[in-house]
Amino acid sequence: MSPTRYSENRFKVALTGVLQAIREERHMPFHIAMGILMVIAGWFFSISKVEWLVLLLTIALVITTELMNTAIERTVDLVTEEIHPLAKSAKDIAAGAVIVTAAFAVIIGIIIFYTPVMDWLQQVWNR
Ligand SMILES: Nc1ncnc2c1ncn2[C@@H]1O[C@H](COP(=O)(O)OP(=O)(O)OP(=O)(O)O)[C@@H](O)[C@H]1O
Repeated sequence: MSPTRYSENRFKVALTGVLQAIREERHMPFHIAMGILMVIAGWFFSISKVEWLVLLLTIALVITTELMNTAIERTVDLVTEEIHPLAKSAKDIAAGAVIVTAAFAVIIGIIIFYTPVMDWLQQVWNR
């Protein structure tokens, strides 16, 4: 594909890549479902503007890291179908990046939602 043609279709090919990863990567539906759940929780608990910024950035980071992990997995598979320690290392490190961002996302979720959830539970309990 020529560079001009590529740049014309840039948005379309990028979107196709995202949709393909959503369809084909088994963890992606989980990340998206959790993201949607967090947005609903943010709306329900009326979180602050700064909390929205952190929450949306965190969701974007987890999904982006999963997309990069998928791209690395496919690149490794393109380079070699043989068992190789570097192929293992590349895939394991890429998977590690997803685990790190997901773990921090859980911590951020707890920091944002712990107090409003506890307050809400107390209100429900006292009714
Ligand atoms: N060519 C290879 N050589 C050595 N080890 C490999 C190779 N391909 C995969 N592995 C090992 O198998 C693991 C799983 O690789 P695979 O390509 O199946 O990823 P996956 O299960 O699709 O990952 P995900 O869970 O993110 O979807 C890798 O993390 C790596 O440890």
